[in-house]
Amino acid sequence: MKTVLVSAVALIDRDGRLLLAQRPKGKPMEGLWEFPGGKVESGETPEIALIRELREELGIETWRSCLAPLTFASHSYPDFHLLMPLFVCRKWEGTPSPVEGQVLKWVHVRDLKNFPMPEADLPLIPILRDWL
Ligand SMILES: Nc1nc2c([nH]c(=O)n2[C@@H]2O[C@H](COP(=O)(O)OP(=O)(O)OP(=O)(O)O)[C@@H](O)[C@H]2O)c(=O)[nH]1
Repeated sequence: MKTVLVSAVALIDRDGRLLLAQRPKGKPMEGLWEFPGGKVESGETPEIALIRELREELGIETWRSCLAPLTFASHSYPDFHLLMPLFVCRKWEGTPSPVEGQVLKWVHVRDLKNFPMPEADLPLIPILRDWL
């Protein structure tokens, strides 16, 4: 099975909330809430891919030095294996906005259970809860 490398981030605001994005209609796993990020393209590092995705998806700028590795997801979906490093970022420029029409929400870690997430993300929740 193909392993797909996806880079994702917990963006944390001053109140300690993190940003979730809802997968748009028509995409696989539509309606689920996920961490901003996306596939690492050939020639990219996970950090560079994430900085690009944040610019494209949310219209914000951040920097390598502001991305701290926290943990990762490793999960087999029926059609691919997902390997997803999760970074934490508390510093960026601009206001995250739904450039691609996605719904965004700032969520307290204790409320994450109210937002259905992809299966791969579920083991990340207690790690975030302990860490934040
Ligand atoms: N960004 C992100 N992707 C996740 C998370 N959890 C998870 O299973 N994924 C999966 O990782 C892949 C992310 O790739 P992507 O965002 O570039 O791909 P996509 O399916 O939206 O569309 P695309 O192939 O048209 O670019 C998707 O299969 C997505 O479902 C998460 O928390 N954040």
